[in-house]
Amino acid sequence: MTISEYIKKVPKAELHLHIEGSFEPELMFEIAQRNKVAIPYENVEAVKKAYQFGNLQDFLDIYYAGANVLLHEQDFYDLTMAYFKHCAEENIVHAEIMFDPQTHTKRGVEFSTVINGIQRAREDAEKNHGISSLLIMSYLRHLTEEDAFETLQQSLPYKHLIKMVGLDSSEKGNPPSKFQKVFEASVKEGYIPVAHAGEEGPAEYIWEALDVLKVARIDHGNNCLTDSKLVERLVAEKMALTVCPLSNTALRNVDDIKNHPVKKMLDLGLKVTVNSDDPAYFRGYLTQNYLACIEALDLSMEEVKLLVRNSFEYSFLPENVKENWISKL
Ligand SMILES: Nc1ncnc2[nH]cnc12
Ligand SMILES: [Zn+2]
Repeated sequence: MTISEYIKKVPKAELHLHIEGSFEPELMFEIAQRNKVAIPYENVEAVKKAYQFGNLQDFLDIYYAGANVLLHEQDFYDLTMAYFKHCAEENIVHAEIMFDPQTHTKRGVEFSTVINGIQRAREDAEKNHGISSLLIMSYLRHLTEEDAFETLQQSLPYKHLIKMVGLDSSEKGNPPSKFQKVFEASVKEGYIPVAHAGEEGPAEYIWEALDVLKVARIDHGNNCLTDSKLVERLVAEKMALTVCPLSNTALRNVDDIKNHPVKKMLDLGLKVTVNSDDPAYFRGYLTQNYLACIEALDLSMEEVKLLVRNSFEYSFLPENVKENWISKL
């Protein structure tokens, strides 16, 4: 079996996926029409053309605009179910999914509307496709900590449905330390902390995510490579990084996939996983991210197997479930 055939068929987990970033233009148009919400594009082709980004903020502006059409529980169900259908096609058997409540509550959509739609899709995906999932409630870092506290409060009736809290949106100028108190409060409520760090921001933000937010996993983390002491620590602590190759090239954090550091990160002993981030915007779901790296970086079968194994090992699945999947690789 070739490496490409292997990665298409093998059971995989995805640990870094924004559900709002899986919003395909076709579904966006369908929901916009259903909800009678105007969108600034004439057709699906025009939307796809607009997906050219110079940096993270360029992308975020378009990503938040796209989410504006999501109003009802059924919209969140359809969005989430569309992602799970991709999972079923690619043999993604477990997904740890981020959602951004503030993107919706800021527009007057209730927290309950968002989570009930997502939850119903999770249940159907488990029942109909055998796909397990966990939810990461992500705070938007361009907003205030007080705002994040409000979101934490709104989440409490649904605590049993949410496993982790995360931190995303505009990184530069919004260091992890801005959210120290709300992360402490979130951990007290039983949520596991993770955070985007070192995507566009400096290595210093990764130190803060570790020392101040006490995260159990780093989302992206690429910029650790500028700081050898930090790399040493991440390796020593077996701290997983959820790396997103096609996101990095789409947002110009890496100039060419041929220069992507994922192989180097593996060589250094970092606990790397491969993920899609916002697949509808970056033109590639999980398998495509693996294939791009296999082709451009000439990854070996051993390296690819390690990446897949890491996707289960550094998930937040129960240990026995992890082991069961790993035994099948
Ligand atoms: N790649 C990314 N970085 C930060 N925030 C995000 N929200 C959705 N995708 C993101
Ligand atoms: Zn992300």
